[in-house]
Amino acid sequence: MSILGAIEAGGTKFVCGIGKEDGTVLERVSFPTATPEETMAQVVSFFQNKGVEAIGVGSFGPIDPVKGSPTYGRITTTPKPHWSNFDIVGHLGSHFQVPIEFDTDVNGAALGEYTWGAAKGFDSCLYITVGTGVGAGAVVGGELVHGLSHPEMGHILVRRHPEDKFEGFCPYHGDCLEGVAAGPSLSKRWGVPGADLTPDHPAWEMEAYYLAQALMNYILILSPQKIVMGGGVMKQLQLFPLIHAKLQELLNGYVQLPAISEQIADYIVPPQLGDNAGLCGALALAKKALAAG
Ligand SMILES: Nc1ncnc2c1ncn2[C@@H]1O[C@H](COP(=O)(O)OP(=O)(O)OP(=O)(O)O)[C@@H](O)[C@H]1O
Ligand SMILES: [Zn+2]
Repeated sequence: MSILGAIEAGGTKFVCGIGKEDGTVLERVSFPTATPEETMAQVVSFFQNKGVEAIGVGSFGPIDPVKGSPTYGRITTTPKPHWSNFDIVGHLGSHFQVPIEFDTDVNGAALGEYTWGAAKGFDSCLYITVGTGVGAGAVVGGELVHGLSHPEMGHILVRRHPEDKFEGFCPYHGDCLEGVAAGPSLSKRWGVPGADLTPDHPAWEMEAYYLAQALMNYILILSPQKIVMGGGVMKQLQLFPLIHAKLQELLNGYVQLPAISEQIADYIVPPQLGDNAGLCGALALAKKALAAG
């Protein structure tokens, strides 16, 4: 079995790993995201002499994942200092002459759960992360969803909760989904980090109200066969039943499928790959690179 390289390129930290085509992770390291020069030097030294036959990169964005585009392989307009327009694929390619697959972290995670995790055996799935930001990736008909670029499903518009006085923190849209539901919105709205709010705090009902609206929109547009919800905020497992109930209330019987009625607890689930969802996502991208040659 081939040895694959996986890079989960996050805005806060990079996780690099060595794995196999069956999804096994053999080795992993993590370091804080510094300047591209410093960080990429650590990445290159980790993979040196490991004999990787392909590399997958699941990256924070926005990125250009469209092959053939003049800016393919770059992190594009990020406000993160020094990383804007950084050619991550070009840099890796100058050190390792192997196929490289580059996509968003959430598209990677969707592919990982589809290949080895909660969505194994299905044709489609959606992966949403609720962390420092909100993002989602999707597999439809066995393929990752791309278009002009990649979807930006974290920034959709949602109806305001009637009791929510918080203006939202998205620098572009204020109260888009990310602006009202990502981890920092919890601490800004309630004065304490989400991890310190008790499970019965009203924050969770409000959080579920926003996330259920997002899921309703994704279901109506993409009709995914499985929805996987990860990221720091989703460690609050009490959110799952709240989201299930809100979603059913919002759909109001319009989409009548077992997945959305009696089987909803199996339809909207935490990542089966657990805390390895991101790294396994990058590994799935490496597997794709290997297959494409
Ligand atoms: N147990 C928890 N309960 C609620 N919120 C949490 C919990 N753990 C982390 N968070 C929140 O999640 C956010 C961090 O998300 P995560 O751990 O997914 O990291 P990240 O990878 O930086 O996020 P992103 O995926 O957006 O890049 C922070 O805002 C933090 O307050
Ligand atoms: Zn936004």
